[in-house]
Amino acid sequence: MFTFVGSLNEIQMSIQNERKRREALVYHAKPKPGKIEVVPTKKYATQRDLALAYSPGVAAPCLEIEKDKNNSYKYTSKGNLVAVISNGTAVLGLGDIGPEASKPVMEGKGLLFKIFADIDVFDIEVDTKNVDEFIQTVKHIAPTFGGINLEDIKAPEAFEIERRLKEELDIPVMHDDQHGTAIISAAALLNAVELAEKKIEDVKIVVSGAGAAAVSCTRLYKAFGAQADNIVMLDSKGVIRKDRENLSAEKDEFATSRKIDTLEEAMQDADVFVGLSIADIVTPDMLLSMAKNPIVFAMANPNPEIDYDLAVSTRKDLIMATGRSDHPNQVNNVLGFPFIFRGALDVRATKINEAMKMAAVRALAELAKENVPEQVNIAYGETKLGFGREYIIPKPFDSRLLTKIPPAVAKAAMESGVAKEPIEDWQRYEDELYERMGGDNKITRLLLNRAKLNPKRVVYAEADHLDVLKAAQIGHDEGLCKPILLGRKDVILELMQELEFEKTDAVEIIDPKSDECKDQVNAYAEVFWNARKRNGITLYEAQKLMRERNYYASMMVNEGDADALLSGYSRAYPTVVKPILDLIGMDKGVTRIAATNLMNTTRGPLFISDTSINIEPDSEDLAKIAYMTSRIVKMFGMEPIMAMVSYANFGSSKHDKAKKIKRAVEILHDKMPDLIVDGELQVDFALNRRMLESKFPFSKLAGRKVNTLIFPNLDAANSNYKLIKELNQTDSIGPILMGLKKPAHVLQLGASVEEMVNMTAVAVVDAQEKEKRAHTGIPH
Ligand SMILES: NC(=O)C1=CN([C@@H]2O[C@H](COP(=O)(O)OP(=O)(O)OC[C@H]3O[C@@H](n4cnc5c(N)ncnc54)[C@H](OP(=O)(O)O)[C@@H]3O)[C@@H](O)[C@H]2O)C=CC1
Ligand SMILES: CC(=O)C(=O)O
Ligand SMILES: [Mg+2]
Repeated sequence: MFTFVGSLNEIQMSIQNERKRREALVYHAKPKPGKIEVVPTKKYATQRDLALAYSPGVAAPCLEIEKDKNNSYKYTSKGNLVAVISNGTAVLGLGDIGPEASKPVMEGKGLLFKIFADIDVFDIEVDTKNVDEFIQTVKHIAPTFGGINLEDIKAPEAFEIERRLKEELDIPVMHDDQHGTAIISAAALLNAVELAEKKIEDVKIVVSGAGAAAVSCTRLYKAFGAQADNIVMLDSKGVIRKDRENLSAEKDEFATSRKIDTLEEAMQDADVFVGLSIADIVTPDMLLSMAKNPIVFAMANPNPEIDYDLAVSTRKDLIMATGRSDHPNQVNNVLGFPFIFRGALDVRATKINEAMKMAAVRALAELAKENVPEQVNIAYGETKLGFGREYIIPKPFDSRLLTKIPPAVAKAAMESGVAKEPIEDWQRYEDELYERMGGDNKITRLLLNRAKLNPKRVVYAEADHLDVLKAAQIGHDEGLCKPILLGRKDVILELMQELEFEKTDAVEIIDPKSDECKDQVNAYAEVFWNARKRNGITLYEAQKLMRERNYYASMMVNEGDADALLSGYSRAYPTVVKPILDLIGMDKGVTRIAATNLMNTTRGPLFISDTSINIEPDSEDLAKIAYMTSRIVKMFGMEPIMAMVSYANFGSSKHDKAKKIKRAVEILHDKMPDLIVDGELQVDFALNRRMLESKFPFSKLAGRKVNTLIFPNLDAANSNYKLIKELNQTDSIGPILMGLKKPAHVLQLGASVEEMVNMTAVAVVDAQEKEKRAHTGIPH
């Protein structure tokens, strides 16, 4: 017979916990043990490479560094290498579990440094609890590194270790549990206090824990205005009172003169609870005894001082944060150390000082108030994150952290005189930061910036779909465009309310099927009928067509009531292309339209044509497609370097299919000799500079990096762009329609919000270009 100990719920929880434990073990063990590895950054394929990488070539940089140690930043990885060092005495909230047992956490920090800030890490676990020995060890290995991140070392030893290393080394040293945590929680606290409609100077703060993290956090709160008299700190023995004997200097700094002993007493009427101690020491009753709109940061890891669900179900007016990633408001130093070190390394700071920490706090707090990019909503499965009780601090997967926090830290380092290599060109620095996160975003950012310079009126023909409206909202909020929202007005208004999309004068809503719109429909119908009445269209038919959103939208663009149109999110491609072709039509001199897709690949931007329109183009068509694509590549600010691809290379096959490409190249070379285009070429030769140069040095493409591939037909182009997209998880902008008289772009069925925002920018820049050409008289 079975005896159940505990409720069914408890049993389920324990099964779940056991499952998570096993999952974590498998994650760490397979496919190979651990989480990080060393990857060479230079070529090593040939004997020549090895002679450069190692003896004899390596002697040259050695001797340069011997002459001047600063050269180690030039010739080695020192400048981007941080040591994550621990002795395992305060590992998360698990306590003194020893150096070996701390290694998974240190490797984890290494992983986070790399993925969030592109900083390389060696994790080092030191087997000593002796302060002097530990300091000596770090000092002896310091020449290897550009910075030292001390981790999970218990207080009070951690204070002395950090203080002395900062004094004795000339590279940035930071004890992450102290300052990383302090920076993040201070930013979160400033925002939480604002949301609770209180003032940092007035709030009564209870700090549970008096260790490395708690002491540094509380010091920083004071630097931002928290009053010493309003703070009560507790350690494992209870409230730290002034009359307690044998207090360490750090504990004495926060001792209270209040005659209280327990957490329960301290929590009465407190506004803020900060937990940097151990799990499950706060009870619901304690929460209930706190002041109105209480702020609770239960930051002990892995389990907080009070369970998140228990806390939020106890009080509705609570602003709650934990150190964990599985609940809203993760106040964890992961938001800090990668970006603080990035900024410090980039100006070769000799220290991480108070000014740099405070700059990071302000930048983080401000970032939480800005609009959240759609990628972040997607990463966290949210519809719309925004500043509020459940979003007081940015999320770790927010790529803006990398472009906002390091510059703030670097500037503060320069202003406070600790930067050895000051930054002069901030725009360039920001670009470099973007590039660290996959430079492929650069071209997208350029496009977005260009759109913002002269935003245009973009009509979204399917604005009564949530994602389309979201894209329009971002377009509007980011200053990319003035959106015209087409669709069922009641639905649009309801969705706008849901998205908190405010209707300003720059936003127009049009429902072509409504009575309100009847006169305009009739006016457009009249124009259309006049143009087509001799082609069998009746006025009645024209009126009927104009009530259809894609006809109406195309007519708006045609008549100059909108500058560009976007459609196709919910309808099949041909349904959308037809009205565009019927009404807007082709540009002067163009005999067929085509489409290109920009792929943000790891080797850089790559345009692929024709991905959507021409099923089996002939040589003439291919030449035209190539020419139109070259114009789009230029629109993106790049010089087109184009390969006409085939299964054959330069006459290697006499088949008609290869000859078709050869002929297209001849046409292009003949009619547009300045265009850098060549072929017929296989894709690998087109994309691999070395292969091309060694085999076909005569090619116009030799020595150049191809950024455009023109495929022989729709099968090949469409399949290839989708293959790249799916296999490499590559972002794609497009299909960008080419050859139309006015800007109209067709979205992919079910396109993501991000794709639609990018297409908004394409539409706006396309409109800007067409306007420019009209004014300068340059032929279309
Ligand atoms: N969310 C985040 O980003 C971070 C969270 N943390 C978490 O904070 C905690 C402390 O870390 P750290 O400061 O590095 O460790 P330390 O070992 O330096 O400090 C631990 C502190 O907790 C105190 N403590 C232990 N039991 C209790 C109790 N029952 N009531 C009140 N205080 C108690 C200890 O008291 P005593 O002095 O008497 O020993 C000590 O002051 C850990 O859980 C850690 O995971 C740490 C850094 C970052
Ligand atoms: C997050 C962290 O550094 C800690 O809990 O120790
Ligand atoms: Mg830690």
